[in-house]
Amino acid sequence: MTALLKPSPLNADPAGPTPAAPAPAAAAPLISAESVTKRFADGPAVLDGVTLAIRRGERVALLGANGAGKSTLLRALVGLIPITGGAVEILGQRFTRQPTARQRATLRRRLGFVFQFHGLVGRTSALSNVVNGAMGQGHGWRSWHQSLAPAALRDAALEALEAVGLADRATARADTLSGGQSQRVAIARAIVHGPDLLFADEPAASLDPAAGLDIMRLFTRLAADQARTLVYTTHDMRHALEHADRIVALKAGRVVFDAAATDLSERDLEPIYRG
Ligand SMILES: Nc1ncnc2c1ncn2[C@@H]1O[C@H](COP(=O)(O)OP(=O)(O)OP(=O)(O)O)[C@@H](O)[C@H]1O
Repeated sequence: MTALLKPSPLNADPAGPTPAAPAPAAAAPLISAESVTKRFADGPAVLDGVTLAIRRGERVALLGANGAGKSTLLRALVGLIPITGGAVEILGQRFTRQPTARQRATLRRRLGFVFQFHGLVGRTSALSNVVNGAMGQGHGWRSWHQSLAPAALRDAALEALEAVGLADRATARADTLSGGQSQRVAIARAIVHGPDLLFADEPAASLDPAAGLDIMRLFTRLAADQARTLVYTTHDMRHALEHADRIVALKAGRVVFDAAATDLSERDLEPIYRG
């Protein structure tokens, strides 16, 4: 590995990389994409024959230049957008164009998704935002106030806030939280129902370097604690190298690199990002 990719003493993570949860050797993949293509309307293929298998407990960073198709792939894998060709199997649910309503409900129960912008409801408490996640029904009127939520849901939401280190801010209005704290609430919202699988689309991109690193450490810990599978996109090489055990790189909608994080060299990176 080259100097560029080695963490310098200035940016080295003192906690060191967290070992990935071991994946059973013969286990079927938790996620598989078979020749997945995606076009928006009559546009060019944004995903162009993506084939990929991710096993339980793996932590996978998706890399690639702007527009390479990373977010589109994340959304396609979880059925948030319909695919144009190929097939996806995720958490035992196989679909071609898009998941059925029943499959969608199963996926919602078993996976958590964190976006770059946390999307919290600012004028309600951190706790209410997490409770809304647990109810899986958006921001319906019943869940606008935490006192209306069933006790079990509030307990689960508090536990999730505890897991992200924010139990003491549970009653704070979301719009009074810092960017890093807001992202923690978004993560609590994504894990409150105990998902097997966590997806995150540039979860640290809008945060300062310290807050971003905290968020990545949190993801790593949450994944390791429960042997959860973690798939995230990032433009930060350090976040990829230190918090994933596998790197998948896309270029113009195709997989151009797929190997252990320790195998990524500067020579691999150059063509990934070259125009
Ligand atoms: N809803 C949409 N309608 C039309 N084109 C879209 C849509 N969403 C994404 N695209 C196009 O798909 C391509 C891939 O976008 P995508 O967001 O997946 O890339 P990315 O690798 O995540 O990029 P970035 O790192 O900038 O977030 C881009 O050309 C983008 O303009």
